[in-house]
Amino acid sequence: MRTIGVLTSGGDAPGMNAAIRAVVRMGIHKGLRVMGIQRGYNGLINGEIYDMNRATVSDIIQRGGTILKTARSEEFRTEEGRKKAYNVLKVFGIEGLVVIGGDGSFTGAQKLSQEFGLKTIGIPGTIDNDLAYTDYTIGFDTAQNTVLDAINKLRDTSTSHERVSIVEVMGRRCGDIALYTGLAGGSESIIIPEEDYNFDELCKTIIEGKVRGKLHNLILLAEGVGGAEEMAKKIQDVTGIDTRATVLGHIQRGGSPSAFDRVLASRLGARAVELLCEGKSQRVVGIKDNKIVDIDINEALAMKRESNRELYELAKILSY
Ligand SMILES: Nc1ncnc2c1ncn2[C@@H]1O[C@H](COP(=O)(O)OP(=O)(O)O)[C@@H](O)[C@H]1O
Ligand SMILES: O=P(O)(O)OC[C@H]1O[C@](O)(COP(=O)(O)O)[C@@H](O)[C@@H]1O
Repeated sequence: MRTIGVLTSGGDAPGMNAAIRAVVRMGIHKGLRVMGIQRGYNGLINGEIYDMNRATVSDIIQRGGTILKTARSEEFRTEEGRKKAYNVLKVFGIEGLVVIGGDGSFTGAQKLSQEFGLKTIGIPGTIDNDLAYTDYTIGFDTAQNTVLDAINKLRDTSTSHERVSIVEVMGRRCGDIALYTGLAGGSESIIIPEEDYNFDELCKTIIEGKVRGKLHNLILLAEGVGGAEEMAKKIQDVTGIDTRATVLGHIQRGGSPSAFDRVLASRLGARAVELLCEGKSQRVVGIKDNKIVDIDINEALAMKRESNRELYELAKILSY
């Protein structure tokens, strides 16, 4: 292996830059030429590729977003698009590809390997924490802290006005952002796609809380369940308590990465390069019990993700 490429794909996530930096610097350390592919699979198809060196990744470890830019590429979902992408890789002499993204991006990498025999390694970069094979994905920790900051502020105004506050957070079909920040932010209720919830029970909890003297009521709602505005109206109608909805949106994807995300990204980026140097392919790297691990990409994508029931039950007990 002489030349490798690196790209970021899907939604951006804080810590992606730290991962790019690690791939580039470990690659150079191993004597490889490292090429940066811009705008995800779209940029690959269009040949938006440049040589990276130690300097091109300086001063980025602390920055949110991704210096390589990212995209969701429809063309790459087609066989024709992937053929174009592979031809571009051949022209640039790229023999191994590191893909930083979520399960969609991994599926794209898997197809490049299966269809053309390209060596690929995936690094989990998404705020959603929705990949079953790894305890954490890059960006999840920073997103949690961003949400927590917002929750703390919402708690102030919710308390002053004695209102119910519903906070809708990202995560696609995964409820981890809502679950972890609901626990860490001391919210009264957490509504996530992985757990059933009963609207009457929710209203009962709100009324009981008010009777017991709770000054605020925070509800963490995962976007996979969604409908914060509508839910706020319904709660207000049933409980008679003023209720407001806040949809945090893309603010959750930005910002300087936390120490945890920077360390995780650095470890995963370095390991991805080591794997390519060992001749490995179709593997994804992750973290289990604070150890960096790698598993087969097909296995990783087939794994069913289980929500952390223990945390959910704990949050319920502690919020009472
Ligand atoms: N089934 C698929 N086949 C080929 N490419 C795919 C497939 N699914 C996703 N991709 C590629 O990966 C990109 C990122 O996937 P997406 O699901 O948007 O984000 P993430 O990687 O964060 O899950 C897509 O825009 C597409 O180019
Ligand atoms: O920015 P977009 O394209 O609207 O996508 C929003 C989605 O991206 C995310 O922020 C991150 O998702 P991915 O990392 O899977 O791309 C989701 O939480 C959210 O549903």
